[in-house]
Amino acid sequence: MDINLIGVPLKYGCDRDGAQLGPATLRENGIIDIIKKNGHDVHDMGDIYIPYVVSEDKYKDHPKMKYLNTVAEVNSNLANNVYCSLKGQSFPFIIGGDHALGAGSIAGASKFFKNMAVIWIDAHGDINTYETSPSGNIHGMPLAASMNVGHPALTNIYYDGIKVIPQNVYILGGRDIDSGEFALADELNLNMYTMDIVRERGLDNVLEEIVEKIKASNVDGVHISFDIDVLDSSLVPGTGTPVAGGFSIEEGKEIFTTLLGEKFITSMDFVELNPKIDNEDKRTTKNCIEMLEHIFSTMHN
Ligand SMILES: NC(=[NH2+])NCCC[C@H](N)C(=O)O
Ligand SMILES: [Mn+2]
Ligand SMILES: [Mn+2]
Repeated sequence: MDINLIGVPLKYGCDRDGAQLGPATLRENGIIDIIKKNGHDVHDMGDIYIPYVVSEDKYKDHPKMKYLNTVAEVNSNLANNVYCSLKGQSFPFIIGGDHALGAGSIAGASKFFKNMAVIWIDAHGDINTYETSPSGNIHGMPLAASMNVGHPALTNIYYDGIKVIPQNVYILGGRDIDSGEFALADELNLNMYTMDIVRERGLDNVLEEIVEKIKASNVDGVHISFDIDVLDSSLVPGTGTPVAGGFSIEEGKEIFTTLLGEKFITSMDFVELNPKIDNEDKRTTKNCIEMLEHIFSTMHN
């Protein structure tokens, strides 16, 4: 596989210092070599430029969304990188940075594909709007924006309007979902596989159902957005919003074995590593690297 590695050192979507260090930390810990040694050709596109904004200005653009214009602008630039990568027949692999970048990845990929699916693997739904968000952090809103729900500054990233239709959205591993998010998921009838559902029905069965639904939906592209906080909080202390009751490393690997085994995945995000709040033994970075080793060894060449 030809892979375009795109770094997005973004922290303004989570408003937590350290999230911007994710791309550099993954590079220092050998992500390029991992991709290469698994037989892929990797093109490091470097990092998307992130303008500096002082924290006093976080609500300057909107009273209920932090750093709105900066997050939107970064996402627009990311979207164009993703689109151009796909045009050049490379697989865009986006490393964060916080999860607000998902809006840009999806915007870029959805411009290339006619009818795209998104698999959002996350302890959270990230389908808040400024009206339902408990935090004002835009990393809790990108998936809503991609479905054309929320503020125009976010729903009109890269091009105006809807990027992915709700029927093509799959949320896996959710266990910290806000009430407004549950309401939207109901209203849009989203394919939401919460951790409760996974535990009740079994991960294999849930993955099988997702695969079958995607195959039956005749989509021409599938984007995976992987938030590392879907893993259990004990495995990822170095992420901004860890949640107990998550997947083990083995389960995380099973998800990719199944999904990448289908050969329908066309782009992917890997987000929310915050090396600054990792523990002494760098457990989060190590677990990220272990996941990445698995991802690139499973991805077909
Ligand atoms: N990408 C993430 N880690 N998102 C966490 C979102 C947390 C919470 N639901 C919020 O809207 O603020
Ligand atoms: Mn997320
Ligand atoms: Mn999350």
